[in-house]
Amino acid sequence: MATDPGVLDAMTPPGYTFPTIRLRQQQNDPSRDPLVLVACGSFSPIHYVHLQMFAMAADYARNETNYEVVGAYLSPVSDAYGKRGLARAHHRVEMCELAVKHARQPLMVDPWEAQQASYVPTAKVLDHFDREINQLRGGSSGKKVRIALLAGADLVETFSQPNVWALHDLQHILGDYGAFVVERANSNIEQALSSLREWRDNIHYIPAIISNPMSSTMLRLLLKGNMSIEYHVPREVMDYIEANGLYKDEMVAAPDNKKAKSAEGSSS
Ligand SMILES: Nc1ncnc2c1ncn2[C@@H]1O[C@H](COP(=O)(O)OP(=O)(O)OP(=O)(O)O)[C@@H](O)[C@H]1O
Ligand SMILES: O=C(O)c1ccc[n+]([C@@H]2O[C@H](COP(=O)([O-])O)[C@@H](O)[C@H]2O)c1
Repeated sequence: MATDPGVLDAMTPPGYTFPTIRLRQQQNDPSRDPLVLVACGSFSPIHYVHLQMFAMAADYARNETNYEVVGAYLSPVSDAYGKRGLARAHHRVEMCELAVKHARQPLMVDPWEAQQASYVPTAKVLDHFDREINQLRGGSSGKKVRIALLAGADLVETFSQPNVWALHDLQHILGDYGAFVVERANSNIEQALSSLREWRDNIHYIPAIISNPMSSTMLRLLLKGNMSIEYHVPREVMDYIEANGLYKDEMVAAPDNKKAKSAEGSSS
């Protein structure tokens, strides 16, 4: 069930404005259905495969569906997520901002989720995008925009793990929004998708022509070992990590948080 608009409005952080700089409120091809992709995650740090996911999804949407991507967002999770080893949310937002600076995709960073004091489930994050884009701005070209989650196959595998996602949230995410799922090395996507058959019409699986086993965990390990992450992340992100001394030690203390625990367990 969708979150009450009053609840979402009350969650607006002080000084926050929804990023619209690259959001196309008029479509290039009005015969298509407008689509906004939202990738939720830690992005600690953001790497090139995170960015490539958007390019792959845009290709897929253009070639295999009747959607036109009119906007795309990174939504870094807040510090309340509590996953061990992550940089603070404000640093992760800043690194994402640096990473999207030269993007050709209509890619933006929304700090709304990152700035929340309490953990926000992904279903509610998508409701926030629906509120901002469809309810408050009237969609794109006067049409309701399809908001969809963009995720790697490993995240979708967690959908069927016990005690990670609430069933009503999965129903809302996959039934009312939908997901674009990018292949990820070592994920058993067939098994994951077979337990999500009920929502198969709303799940678009994107095979990777060039798959890359990159993960932020591996980058954090390289940095901890005083090794270079050059060519895995944009130069500006690498400079930011160095300038702020990130990932030398454990960054965020993990509160007793069920999401964080399951996230640590599934960490790549
Ligand atoms: N190499 C990859 N291939 C496909 N999808 C990926 C890849 N790396 C990250 N993703 C996807 O990007 C989204 C955000 O991921 P996240 O921030 O957890 O990155 P990560 O590299 O998996 O980080 P960590 O190692 O800290 O878990 C998730 O949906 C995840 O599945
Ligand atoms: O909404 C939920 O119940 C939920 C359960 C597990 C994970 N998530 C989201 O999935 C993302 C996982 O990111 P990561 O870096 O831990 O792989 C992050 O954005 C979480 O908020 C969300």
